[in-house]
Amino acid sequence: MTAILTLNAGSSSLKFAVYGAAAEPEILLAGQVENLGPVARLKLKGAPEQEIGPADHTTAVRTILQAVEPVLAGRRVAGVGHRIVHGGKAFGAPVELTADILAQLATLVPLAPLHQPHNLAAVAAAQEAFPQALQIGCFDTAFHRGHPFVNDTFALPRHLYDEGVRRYGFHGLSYDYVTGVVARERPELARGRVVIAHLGNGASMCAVHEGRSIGSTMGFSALDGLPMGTRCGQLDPGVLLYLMAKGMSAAQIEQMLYLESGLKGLSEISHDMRTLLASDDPRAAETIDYYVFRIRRELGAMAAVLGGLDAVVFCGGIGENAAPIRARIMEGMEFLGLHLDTEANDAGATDIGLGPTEILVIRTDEERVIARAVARALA
Ligand SMILES: Nc1ncnc2c1ncn2[C@@H]1O[C@H](COP(=O)(O)OP(=O)(O)O)[C@@H](O)[C@H]1O
Ligand SMILES: CC(=O)OP(=O)(O)O
Ligand SMILES: [Mg+2]
Repeated sequence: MTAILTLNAGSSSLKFAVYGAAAEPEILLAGQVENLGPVARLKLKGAPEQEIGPADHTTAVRTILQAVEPVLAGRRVAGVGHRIVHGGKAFGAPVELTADILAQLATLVPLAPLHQPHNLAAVAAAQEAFPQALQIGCFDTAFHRGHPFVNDTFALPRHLYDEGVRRYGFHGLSYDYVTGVVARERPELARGRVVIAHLGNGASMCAVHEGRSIGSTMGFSALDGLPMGTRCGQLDPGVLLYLMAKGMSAAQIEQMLYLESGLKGLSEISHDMRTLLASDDPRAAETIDYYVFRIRRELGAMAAVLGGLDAVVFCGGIGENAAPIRARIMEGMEFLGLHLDTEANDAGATDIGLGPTEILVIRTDEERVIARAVARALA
């Protein structure tokens, strides 16, 4: 018997899953090490969460390899699938992670410093633990590779575009999964105009037409677009010039934009939406106002790009769980055909719209998209 392991290193968590190898892989165990930092937690599906003390991505991989051992008993890990956040210009589909390809992917580290190094470290750890297994990389950027030039470029000197200074878009594994669920469960929407809001610790929105990305809020790096847990989202580049003129180094600016901004930076309270929603501090309320404002603005922009709207889908930790945020986003959106069913929204239902435009909540599953790619590679 063989198994597939998936590793998904996000900015604040390391998610994993073990599957029995089959064309539609059968889940055996899933979980994550979350809240990476001084007090990380290990969560295994169906078990109480455990505090595991300080953990970075490397410790988290070790914890996960221990946690999956009992489930693997008697099974050989035939393939390990990795979420690789950045595939650059070159990678539009899953690939086997050979030494040559890993070297190419390492050159993209500066474009996704919060993710790419951890993704590649997870590959090294998995190669060591399962030297016989096929290692497959699945890219967050791949879903957007066919998007139109106008969403791919900036209005900068053209040689920079040729060099790869482009809008890549991310969260593609999540969009791939959600688009698949929509096509299967709502075939009438499969050819429609859908906006997917992936609202997790990282966040982006994607305009999907006939199942393909035609616009995304994330750009060259995972900083652009919506404000996130600790990332700033869209920013006037003049601010960067101002910070540089003040004497901040590139490394200091990177630290600020990736780790000290977003919900955390603006509220000065927390990066976690749960904490902000529970707080009566006016800074928490202002931060939520800004978060909601930015999402509403992008929703309008995407509806315009799509030439109308057939559905909005929420996913990611906040999109799936925070009913009050979904309600705030939908306030006054009737001009787009969006009428929230408040009861269904509060009850955590999948279908939370009263029509004519659908409003759906779909629990995303990046791991399954990765596992399917590994299964295809093994076949
Ligand atoms: N019930 C909830 N209410 C509000 N926010 C929530 C809730 N549950 C989770 N979240 C938010 O979801 C975020 C994690 O989202 P997730 O998609 O798992 O993150 P990652 O980007 O690390 O994959 C947390 O930081 C938290 O803010
Ligand atoms: C690309 C990105 O922002 O990923 P995550 O949401 O996992 O941090
Ligand atoms: Mg995520």
